[in-house]
Amino acid sequence: MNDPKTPLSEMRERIDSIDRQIQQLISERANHARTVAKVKGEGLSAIDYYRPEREAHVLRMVVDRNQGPLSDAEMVRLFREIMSSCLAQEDPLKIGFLGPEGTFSEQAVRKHFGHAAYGLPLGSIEEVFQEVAAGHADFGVVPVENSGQGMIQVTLDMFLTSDATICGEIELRVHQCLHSRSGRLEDVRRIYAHAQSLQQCKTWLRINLPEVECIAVSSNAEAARLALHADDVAAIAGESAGKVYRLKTVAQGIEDRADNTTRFLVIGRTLFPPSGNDRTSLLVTVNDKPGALYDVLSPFAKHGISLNRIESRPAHTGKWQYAFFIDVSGHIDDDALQAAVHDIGESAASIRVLGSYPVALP
Ligand SMILES: O=C(O)C(=O)C[C@]1(C(=O)O)C=C[C@@H](O)C=C1
Repeated sequence: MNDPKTPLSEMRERIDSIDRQIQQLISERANHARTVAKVKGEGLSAIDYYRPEREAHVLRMVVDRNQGPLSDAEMVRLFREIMSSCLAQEDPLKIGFLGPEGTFSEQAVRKHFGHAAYGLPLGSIEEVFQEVAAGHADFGVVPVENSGQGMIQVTLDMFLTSDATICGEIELRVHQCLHSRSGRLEDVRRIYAHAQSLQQCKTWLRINLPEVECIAVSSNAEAARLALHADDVAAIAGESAGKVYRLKTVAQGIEDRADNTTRFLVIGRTLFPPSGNDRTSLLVTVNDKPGALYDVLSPFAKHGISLNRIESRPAHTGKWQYAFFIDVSGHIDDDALQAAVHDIGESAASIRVLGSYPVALP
């Protein structure tokens, strides 16, 4: 047995004492959050207590204070979980996402809302929009862009036909793994994965498994589920999908680009106040006339607004009419952005504010 006063046991006593303090402070914090909730009103739904702009502000302070040794992302994750539990004391938020369990969309849900939120796995991106519109989910999380593959058009097109608002953005580093029942590379004859994941791992597959048949399926988690049924089948999916379906990992980090990142949007039914570091998404449709795009973009320069992103899609309102998805820095409550939106409205066929939301945290 260890002497109770060895350096190891002393250090553990210090850790125990710190844990007691942390636990006491977490309980104190949770009590304060309850009091804040009471001020907002008794017996409301989870969504009425939720304040994304305040959460973003709290987490930015965490990043500003962080001096290591834990990374900013780790600190943010820990505090996100504390806030998630504080909020769920009232009633957990219900979040729809592209299921089944184990998808990167589910990881994005957990990164943004923590583990105390209730995750609702749904069959398609369209269904996520529908369930949010119907009020069956408080918010939805949908992929919108991958750093290597570009925009996810199904998601953009859903904004053309729905009233969904954008309440947040999440950036998730995507690490792909190859999973199978046996865990042996030499057994693999067929690979299932979502089409995007097959694209993201093209080079690795060409070098390591050139003869193998690759089959696109509806999600990586579905691929993992299929890999359960035969020894010569493997699935490309994230680490968590491999765990959910109890598969062995054949290889990890098989994505071609080391910075492979997917950006997700949080969709909802309302707009939220400024957090201090926000982005605004606009949907603009233009008439087919000379200088139409210039008329849309020049007000941003005139009012000193940074353009982050612009993407065009057929507008669905008539042949050769285009809708532009435009992301800019700032919140729609800012005077400069109000003035720019007013100017664009003078020339465009239509302009809609999809949402103003906190810029993604680490
Ligand atoms: O500040 C609030 O409005 C709170 O309800 C507290 C709190 C928190 O735990 O810090 C909890 C939930 C909200 O989404 C934002 C913040």
